[in-house]
Order: sequence, then structure tokens, then C-alpha cells
Amino acid sequence: MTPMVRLAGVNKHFGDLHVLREIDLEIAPGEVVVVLGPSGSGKSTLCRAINRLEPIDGGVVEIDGKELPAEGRDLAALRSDVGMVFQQFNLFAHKTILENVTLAPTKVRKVSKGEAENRAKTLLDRVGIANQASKYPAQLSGGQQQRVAIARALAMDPKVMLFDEPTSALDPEMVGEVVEVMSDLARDGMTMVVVTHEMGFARRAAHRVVFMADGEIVEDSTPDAFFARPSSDRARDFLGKILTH
Ligand SMILES: Nc1ncnc2c1ncn2[C@@H]1O[C@H](COP(=O)(O)OP(=O)(O)OP(=O)(O)O)[C@@H](O)[C@H]1O
Repeated sequence: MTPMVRLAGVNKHFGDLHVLREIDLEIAPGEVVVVLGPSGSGKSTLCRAINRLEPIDGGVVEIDGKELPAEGRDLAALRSDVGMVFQQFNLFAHKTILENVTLAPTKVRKVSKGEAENRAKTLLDRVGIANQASKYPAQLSGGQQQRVAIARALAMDPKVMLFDEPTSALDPEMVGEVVEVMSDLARDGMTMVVVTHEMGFARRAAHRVVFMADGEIVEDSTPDAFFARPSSDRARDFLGKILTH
């Protein structure tokens, strides 16, 4: 089967810092991969390398069997197969929730306004905020805004969704509602790469845990195996710190 995501020999430096070291990673369609690792280990950079938001120094990135070029029109087209949700929601402040979700499909995909609105309403319903469609981002809670950000990414009908610490900027009581939307997506068969500190999500929703340290994938296993028997000292240290935190 063609992997939905394939990274082969991916390297990235920031100056002298070798942030991604010969990363090889294949993710099957429908697989949910949680990326864990200490601060600075390269998790965000890995995520951003997958849609080439971060230029890489060498290696190959393929989405559904197609190589993402470094730049150009093909990159824009292929990148829209990859939805991304960040720690900060970055919604357009002066546009309504509905407009936030319809903007990219109408501008980039040239979908008609009516069709984009119908789809946006379905997506807003799916993330539980259909009744907020005419409001502006500032009128919503952080958790609601993050759910809009997820709906906005889904509006482009991506093949893969990347989540980079999507709950880190939220008040604790809002984390659950965002995790629930992500868990629903996982159950629906979306291919997902998720950088998160939510160990509950990792245990319940992930098919795989990838543990990074110093720009390398040190462990790649099931959540059960990883949490019960991490095989490296670095993973044991990491788990010791976060689980006693
Ligand atoms: N634009 C940049 N310029 C220079 N160095 C950078 C840049 N972005 C990241 N780095 C460095 O690269 C390393 C990896 O960063 P990255 O954000 O990928 O790690 P991370 O595992 O996601 O960390 P965290 O858990 O703290 O978010 C860090 O040492 C970071 O300081």
C-alpha cells in the first residue's frame, strides 16, 4: 500500500544545529501518530517538514505517493492535501467564523460560495459550533476557536492532518473539547500526526507513538508498548518527568 506520508533521509539544520537527522518515517492511510519528545527535540520541525512549511536540507517528502517539491505551483497544490492546526489558532479576526472556514476553499480551490458555505456548516456542526457561525473569533472561547481552526483545515479536504500542540495554549477546562474533536477525526480514519502533551490522547487514539530526541526518531512503537516499556533511557527519562509532573 502507498504510504500516506513518507519521509526518507530528511535532514534539517538551523545554522550549526542539526535539528532533523536522516529522518525516515512512513505513515499508512488512516494511521494516527503521536510525536513525543523533550523540548527542542525537533517535533515541530518534523511536523513543518511534512508540509514543507520548513524548507529541508535534504531528503524526500511524499504525500500519498507524490513528492512535495521545494517550491512552486505543485507545492501549493500538494500542500493543500495537508491540513495543519497550530498551538495558536490564528483565525482572521475581522471575518466571521463561517467566513474563516469558507475563505480558502473559495479562494484557493475556486469552490462556489454556496457550496463552500454548505460544507462549512457541516464541518462546524461536526466540531460542535454550528450555532456560532455568524460570530467573530474574539466572541468565542479558546477551545471554540481551536475547533474552528480544525474545521477550517478540514474545509480543504486534506488527506493528512498535522496538529502541533493544539491544546497547549488553552485553559485546562477547554482541552477536553478539542481532544474530543481530534479523537472523532481519528476514529473516522483521518491520517494524523499529532505533537501533543496530552498523554490520554496518545494512549487512547494513537496507533503509534514516535519518540524523538536530538533530531532523531529514537522509538517508534504502539502506545501500549511505549508507555509500559520504553526501550531507551531517554524515553524512560522523558516519561518519568511528564508522568510525575
Ligand atoms: N527558526 C529557527 N531558527 C533557529 N533555530 C530554530 C528555529 N526553529 C527551531 N529551532 C531550534 O531547533 C530545535 C528544534 O526545535 P523544535 O521546535 O522542532 O523542537 P520541539 O521538539 O518542537 O520543541 P518544543 O517541545 O519546545 O516545542 C530547537 O533547538 C529550536 O531552538
